[in-house]
Amino acid sequence: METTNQSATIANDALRALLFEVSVTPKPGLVDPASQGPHPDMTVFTFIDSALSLRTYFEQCAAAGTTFDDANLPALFAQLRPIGIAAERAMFQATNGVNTHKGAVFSLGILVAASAYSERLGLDLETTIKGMLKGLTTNDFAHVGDKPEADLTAGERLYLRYGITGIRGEAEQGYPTVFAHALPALRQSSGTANQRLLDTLMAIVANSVDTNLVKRSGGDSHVVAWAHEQANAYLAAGGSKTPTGWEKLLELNRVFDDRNLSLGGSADLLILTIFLGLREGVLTNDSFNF
Ligand SMILES: CC(C)(COP(=O)(O)OP(=O)(O)OC[C@H]1O[C@@H](n2cnc3c(N)ncnc32)[C@H](O[C@H]2O[C@H](COP(=O)(O)OP(=O)(O)OP(=O)(O)O)[C@@H](O)[C@H]2O)[C@@H]1O)[C@@H](O)C(=O)NCCC(=O)NCCS
Ligand SMILES: Nc1ncnc2[nH]cnc12
Repeated sequence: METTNQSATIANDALRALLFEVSVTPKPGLVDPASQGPHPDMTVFTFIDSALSLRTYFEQCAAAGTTFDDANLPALFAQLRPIGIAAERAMFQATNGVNTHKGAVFSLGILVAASAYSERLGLDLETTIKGMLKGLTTNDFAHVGDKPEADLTAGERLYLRYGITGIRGEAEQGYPTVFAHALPALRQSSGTANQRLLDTLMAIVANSVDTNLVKRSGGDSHVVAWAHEQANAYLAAGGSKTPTGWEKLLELNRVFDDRNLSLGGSADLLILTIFLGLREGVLTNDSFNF
């Protein structure tokens, strides 16, 4: 495929991933077309506006990966950070200050650039990502203890308080939740796209530490283990295609709403998995029927 054309397709798949994720329903702890979940400040329309505000950003990330001509991969990541900060600003402008896709700006931007680079050179994607993000956690958290408490981000606060490295740790390790759990789950899944993506989301919840969940629980040290148990119970019941699995899913939707718990970080990992599924052709329109 001609490189400029490939770069445009990669950027388009990033946008598709954002729009597909928010369309999946009924997602516990998240916004979808039928429910705001525990997010009174966002609806599916906020997510559509947010996604469209990021089009130029993904084109820039794809272009960066397509034109990068150096073996020093951290330099490719360094190119993304300033455009990522500008993209975050565009997102907040499109949503009137609501955080819809902050995690996705960071992680999907990385995956888009890494995919453009790896696909062009025929390299392994995970190796490229790990190369780009070498030292990320150490560098980002190096001076965090010197920051005034009021200036700390949620991720920085959780790191200082509990040593949780959050999305940065997941990213630096090459997104193991995505590559070792979520993508295999998506590949093996069957049914409609909605059913397959619900099961993939719950495979993510069963295997990750979602700092958004931890933050919303007020730092409850059991909340991650509890979420793992719930997701595993849903998967053991057969997931979205069985009546028991579906009942469990509806129950989880109620519980997450009642407890005001969010799975925002898991949604971001689902976005990444959808993007990779689209790139490798495991999510095709023959499963798009409802
Ligand atoms: C490294 C950054 C991601 C910044 O990190 P930061 O320290 O600012 O924030 P974190 O809290 O660590 O996380 C940022 C977002 O990442 C998502 N996330 C969290 N855990 C995971 C995970 N395990 N896997 C994947 N993604 C994860 C999460 O996004 C989701 O949550 C959103 C809602 O979040 P928030 O508004 O905080 O929570 P609410 O409870 O809803 O709000 P309140 O009611 O409290 O107001 C949801 O929509 C998801 O998107 C985190 O938000 C990166 O941004 C960075 O480097 N920033 C610096 C600038 C930069 O360089 N940017 C460009 C990078 S290319
Ligand atoms: N559907 C969703 N609901 C809430 N936060 C999210 N972050 C990414 N997708 C999300």
